[in-house]
Amino acid sequence: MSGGGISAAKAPRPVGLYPHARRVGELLFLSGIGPRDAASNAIPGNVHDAEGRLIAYDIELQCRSVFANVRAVLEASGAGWDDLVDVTVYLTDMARDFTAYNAVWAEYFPDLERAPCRTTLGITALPTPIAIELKCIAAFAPQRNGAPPEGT
Ligand SMILES: N/C(=C\C=C\C(=O)O)C(=O)O
Repeated sequence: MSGGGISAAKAPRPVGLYPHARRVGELLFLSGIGPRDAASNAIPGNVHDAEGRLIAYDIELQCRSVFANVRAVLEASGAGWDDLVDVTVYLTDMARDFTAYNAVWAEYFPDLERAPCRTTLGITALPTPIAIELKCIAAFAPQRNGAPPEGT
C-alpha cells in the first residue's frame, strides 16, 4: 500500500512536481536530493564570478549539507538516520571528489553493522549546480510501528 507524498518543511524545495518522500508499507522512498540550503536555496561553499558563473565549490560542505537534508526528510517522514538501508550517491566529478566524500560518509556512518548499502556513480550533470545528490531508501524499524518483534 502506498501512502501520500511527504513534503519536508526543513528540506530544500523540490525542483519539480515530486514529493520529498513516499512511504510504501514499511519502506520509505526518498526523491533525489542535493545540498541546497532549505532556507536560502544557496549551495553551501559555491563561489561565483561577477557574471554568476560557478568558479569553485566545496565538496565537504556539500556532503554535510546533503546529509542534513536527507535527515530532515527522514524526520519529516517519521523515520531516522538509522533507518536508511540503501543509498545511491551521484557525483559530478568522481576523480576530484570521491576521497573527500568518502571521508565525510565514514563520519556519518561510522558503524558498518548499521550503515546502509551504498552505490556511488559518476555522472555528467545534475539538475541544479550541485556536485552530489543522494537517492535513499529507508525501512521503518518494526518497533516504531508497534509491530511485534520477529519470531513472536
Ligand atoms: N531530484 C531532482 C533534483 C534535485 C535537485 C536538488 O536537490 O538540488 C530531480 O530533478 O529529479
